[in-house]
Amino acid sequence: MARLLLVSNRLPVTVKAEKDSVSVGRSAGGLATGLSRPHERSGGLWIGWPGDVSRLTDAQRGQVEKQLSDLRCVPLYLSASEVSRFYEGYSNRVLWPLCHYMLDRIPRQDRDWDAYRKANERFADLAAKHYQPGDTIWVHDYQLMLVPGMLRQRLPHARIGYFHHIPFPSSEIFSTLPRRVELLKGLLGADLIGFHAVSYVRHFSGTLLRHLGLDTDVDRVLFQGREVRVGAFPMGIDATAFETLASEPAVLDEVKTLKERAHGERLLVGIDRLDYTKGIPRRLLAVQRVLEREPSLRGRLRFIQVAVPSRTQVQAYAEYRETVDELVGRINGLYGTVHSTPVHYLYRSLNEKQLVSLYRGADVMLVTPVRDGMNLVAKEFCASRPDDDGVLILSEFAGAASEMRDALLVNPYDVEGMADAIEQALEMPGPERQERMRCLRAGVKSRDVHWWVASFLDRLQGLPSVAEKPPLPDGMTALDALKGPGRKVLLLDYDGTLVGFASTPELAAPDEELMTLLRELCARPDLSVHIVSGRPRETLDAWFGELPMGLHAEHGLWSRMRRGQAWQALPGVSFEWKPKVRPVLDAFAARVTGSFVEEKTASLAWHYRKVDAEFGALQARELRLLLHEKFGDEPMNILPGDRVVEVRPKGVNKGRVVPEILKGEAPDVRVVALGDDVTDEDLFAAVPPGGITVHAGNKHSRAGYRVEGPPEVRRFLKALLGK
Ligand SMILES: Nc1ncnc2c1ncn2[C@@H]1O[C@H](COP(=O)(O)OP(=O)(O)O[C@H]2O[C@H](CO)[C@@H](O)[C@H](O)[C@H]2O)[C@@H](O)[C@H]1O
Ligand SMILES: O=P(O)(O)OC[C@H](O)CO
Repeated sequence: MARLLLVSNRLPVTVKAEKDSVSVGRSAGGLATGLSRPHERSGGLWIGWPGDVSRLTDAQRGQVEKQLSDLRCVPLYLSASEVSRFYEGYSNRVLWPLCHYMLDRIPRQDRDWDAYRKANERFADLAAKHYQPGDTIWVHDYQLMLVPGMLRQRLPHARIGYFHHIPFPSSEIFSTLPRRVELLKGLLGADLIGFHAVSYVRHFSGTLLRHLGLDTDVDRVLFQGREVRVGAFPMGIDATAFETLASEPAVLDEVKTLKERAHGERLLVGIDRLDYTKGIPRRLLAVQRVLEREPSLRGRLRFIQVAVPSRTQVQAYAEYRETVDELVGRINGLYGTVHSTPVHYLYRSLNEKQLVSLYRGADVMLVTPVRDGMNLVAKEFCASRPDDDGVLILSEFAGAASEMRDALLVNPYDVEGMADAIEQALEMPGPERQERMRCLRAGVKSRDVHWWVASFLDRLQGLPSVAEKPPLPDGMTALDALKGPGRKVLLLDYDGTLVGFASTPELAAPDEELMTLLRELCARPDLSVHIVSGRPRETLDAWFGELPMGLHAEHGLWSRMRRGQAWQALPGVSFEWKPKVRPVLDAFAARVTGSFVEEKTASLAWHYRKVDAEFGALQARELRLLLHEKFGDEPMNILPGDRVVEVRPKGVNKGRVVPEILKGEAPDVRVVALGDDVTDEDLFAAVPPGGITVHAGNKHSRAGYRVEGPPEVRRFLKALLGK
């Protein structure tokens, strides 16, 4: 097994300081449990923050380090300022509320980005320092979103995975983040990016398209010449451990005591970190509504809410705690009697035995976050019910809801609806409870944490490594091979290669810098320059007619080899399909605002460059499908391009011009072709051996080299001129 280097903000261990001693114990969380076995087996390391050690003496710190090292944990100590700006600041005041759709909780001005970036750099540096060739690096969660990119710079060939434990919000929400591009690029340093749910994968892909123009093809996206995979890997729990513990005599005794002390009251239970995403106030209100609506249930219900203190230095958490305290007090004031208290509220952490006893003793488990990446409490509850009893009420906004369909799913914003669900749970007949719980348990057991770890790591480790599938070399490195006196033929695509995209084809006219560059290239006696474009003849004539160069319009249907020569069409091309296809494209232009149809002699194009990127890509896919369905037998090709779907006659492609161009040239002439689009792949394919082909962009390409886009293409051409 390859060595595993785990990187997470927190280490999976807790430092426990007693009066005279200090110790380090493994934390109980899902991540720690799930990854402990692969961590031990692989002989790897776990890098992270061991928590606040500022009050430890030097001797105690030494003890901690020794124990951490025995567990193969490498501590990264955060300074007080890092805790306040990186952890509490950017991670928990900006990213946490953002990913949970709570924009109004984000400070108006964020001043902690720099601290976030620097802390991420420290994690990346430490991981890079401990990396050995062959290791797999697995980075965890939103505190470290820049780390994959930083690691990729330091270790270009490493195998890097990233898992996002919280929701990835819709691109509408993510787009509000001033640093959205840096964060997305940071994640794309990984080879595999995992989320809990398919919807988060969809949101992430939409965001990539919107902000980086990267189109995800099912589960892969090309970034800087590398293939990055994305996927849904719903995290599970150590179901067997919970099941075993739930049957231990100590737990059964505790359950018995719990029930006895409840004096026949039905037990509702909530267990959470005290976090404003967990929906505790509305849950309390739902319990209150039940008591209001059903006087017969007063004195017969006991709601035990346990909230573990979390991020107490962040103001929003302190305020949330006050809200919860007040609500608990209000409900107990209203519905408590001298004999009974409806809400039992514990603001503390429980040990495993206490936790499982509550799960095992609950009649109804309330898991009602307003947003949650997954929510492991829901799964722990089910695993702790070998008696196949108890009802789970689960928020539809928890990632777990997509797997746990046999729970009573509720909208956590609908207090009345939650009150209905509580009543339904309390009245649910035994056989239905058992049937639902059996199905829930089966799911939780089969997709447990070991399954989760294995499916993520198998996928990551099964991918070809960057070293096996290296990205295309930088186009600038091809220039060395072009030095020297030999004659060269330069084949240049126009849109997306020589100029960037403009909102209409007319707006992408050549600028003065480009015209000067082209004039200089044409003036070189050792160069023969050709523009091979999808544009119509008239446009190329208007822009470049006066230059001594070859012009090839409509993907090579029309050619003008030299200045002053008449345009010649490729022979034997059929256009009969055009009048049939045009109405379909017109209908799409009418229904997709901002899109339009361009008609050329031979081809038709539906452009969607002004349409919202995500919606445009969806519509383009639909159009292609429809065209294939309706006109599959016509002598035409349907080609997806950069924000365009093009339909053109069969047998016409940019590659067809190459033999014509090379007719008068010596056999040893060097051909240099640059293009960005799928249509340029035909051009590259037609370049004879020894030629240089350069892809300008991020797509899959048969080209030998790659540059980033038009500015780099221009730099390449200037360098060719020796500038
Ligand atoms: N009072 C208490 N005493 C003791 N233990 C308590 C406790 N309250 C909660 N816990 C434990 O803490 C863990 C909480 O995990 P959750 O998945 O519910 O949420 P959390 O937001 O912390 O995790 C983040 O990571 C996980 C894992 O990816 C995602 O499921 C989730 O959506 C995301 O926010 C559970 O293992 C639970 O047993
Ligand atoms: O206590 P924190 O801030 O490290 O957060 C723990 C949560 O599980 C984060 O996903």
